[in-house]
Amino acid sequence: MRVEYIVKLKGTVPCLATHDFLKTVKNKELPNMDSLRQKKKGYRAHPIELDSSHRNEPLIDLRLHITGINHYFREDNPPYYFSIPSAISQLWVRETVFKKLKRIEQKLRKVGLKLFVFDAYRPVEVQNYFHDVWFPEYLKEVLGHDISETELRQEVEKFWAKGAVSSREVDLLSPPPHSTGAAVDLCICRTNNESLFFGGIFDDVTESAYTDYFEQLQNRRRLTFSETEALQNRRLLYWIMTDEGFVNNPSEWWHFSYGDQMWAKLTDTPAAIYSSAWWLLP
Ligand SMILES: C[C@@H](N)C(=O)N[C@H](C)C(=O)O
Ligand SMILES: [Zn+2]
Repeated sequence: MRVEYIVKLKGTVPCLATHDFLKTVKNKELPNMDSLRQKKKGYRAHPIELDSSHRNEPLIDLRLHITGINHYFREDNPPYYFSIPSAISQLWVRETVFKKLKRIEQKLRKVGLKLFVFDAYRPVEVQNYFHDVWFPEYLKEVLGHDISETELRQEVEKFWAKGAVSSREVDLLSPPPHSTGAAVDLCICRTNNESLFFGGIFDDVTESAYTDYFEQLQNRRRLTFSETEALQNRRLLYWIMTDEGFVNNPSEWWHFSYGDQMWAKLTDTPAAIYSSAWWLLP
């Protein structure tokens, strides 16, 4: 009773109901993600309904309504620290995806939080750079230059999806996820732009990026305070996004999508509803 009274006076102190909401989602365990990582395999061959009513759905620049900075466009973008060639400043997503994110944003605002978006529509040239150049070069340094091409590709594709010839020339039945306007990379921050702690930076493409990394770690040993915080914030992001129909890439805590091939494969939907969105760009 006393807390509710204070809320009415100041309006900034979270009320009992919001405490309950955060407590509930932060304590809700994530599903088994080893099986989801298995299920995800081969998602680029999953059917796409090319004549779906969503085919022409416009792209909206998220930045008009939701906080975000295109991570590949900016220069202060660890671990790269340079603007990736062909990167764009906009954060384009399909209209349906945008509406879902807006509803999530409204829920978060009620508890003093908001979304922060790192990337959305991604030019294929940026995808190709990471898949064909940046990450293979990094892996060769780490794993040794004598690694076979097949092994290298397998390692790369744990985290970076195969690209296409160019943004204009995409196989419409197998588009890179971020070329569809259906995929988004994001986290949650406080309304003062301070990020919640997720236990690693965006694009830390090691196993610590697995959404359930801390869930698995806690089965092996007691978590530190920081690790517990990361575990709970990943749960919050996961549940608030999936509650709106998004699917999480189980290998990356920050990657969610609605309507693309990964979404269809993981939700047992017979066909994805979005293919490449290149021709919809203004
Ligand atoms: C690594 C990350 N930023 C990413 O986008 N990965 C997914 C799988 C992709 O390449 O589409
Ligand atoms: Zn992503």
